[in-house]
Amino acid sequence: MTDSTMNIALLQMDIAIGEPERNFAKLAELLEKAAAAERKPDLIVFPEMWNTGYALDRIRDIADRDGERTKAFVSGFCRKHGVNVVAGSVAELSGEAVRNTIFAFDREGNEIGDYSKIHLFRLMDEEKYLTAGERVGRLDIGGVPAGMMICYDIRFPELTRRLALGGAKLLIVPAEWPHPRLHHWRTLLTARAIENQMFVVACNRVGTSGTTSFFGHSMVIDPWGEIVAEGDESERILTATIDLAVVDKVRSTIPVFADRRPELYGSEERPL
Ligand SMILES: O=C(O)CCC(=O)C(=O)O
Repeated sequence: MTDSTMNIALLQMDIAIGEPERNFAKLAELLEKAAAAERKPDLIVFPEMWNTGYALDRIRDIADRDGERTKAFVSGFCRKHGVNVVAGSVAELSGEAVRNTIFAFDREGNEIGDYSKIHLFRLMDEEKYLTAGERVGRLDIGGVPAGMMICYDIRFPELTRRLALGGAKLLIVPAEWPHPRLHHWRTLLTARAIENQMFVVACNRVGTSGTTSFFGHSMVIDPWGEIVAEGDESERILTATIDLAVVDKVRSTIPVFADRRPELYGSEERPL
């Protein structure tokens, strides 16, 4: 990270359903590749539920107990390569509950935040197997205030607005978003960026699980709604460099936050 710029790498990977061993091995390979890039990443982001995929009928048996394996693995990588990581999300077993949880780490390998998906996606039966999180996902990445959300969460504009009002300049979104809703994915992510005048960094998986196929199209979108980078449908590492100073420029050009009328429709500004 130099001045206000940040190099980002998104691991747009395929996920072997119900096979954590294969997924950890795949991730290790992609991470080493991402770290070896000429333009060294400041931040790496993984997709949603990358350890297990949606093997929900046996999720309790294969979920990562308290995220211990994920934490040890990712934190060691961060320390070795001096990079921040938002470790997608994993199926996490915590007591009796299984949550869809993001763990985030700084360049020294310290855990700097976590977030469990608060809106469970009924179309994929998440609510039958998973327990929803109970708080919003706030993060500080080397001094940059950021928010974390997972997949379906982007359909709830109030959540992004809450994070933006709490100071977030960057929104990070791991996902497993399938066909045929590419139009929704691109439109919702772009809208979240434009209406909140923030960067959106979204990492989606590719590949097929049963009859569901995932289209990738991971995206980095700037606060003006311009697409800085977008993946295709193949497994790849998508990279982008963003300049966070653009957030303040856009916010002062069209002062949406100053022009709000929360007394008429709620969404008060308050610390997270
Ligand atoms: O909202 C959608 O269309 C997709 C959401 C989803 O697949 C998820 O949250 O896992």
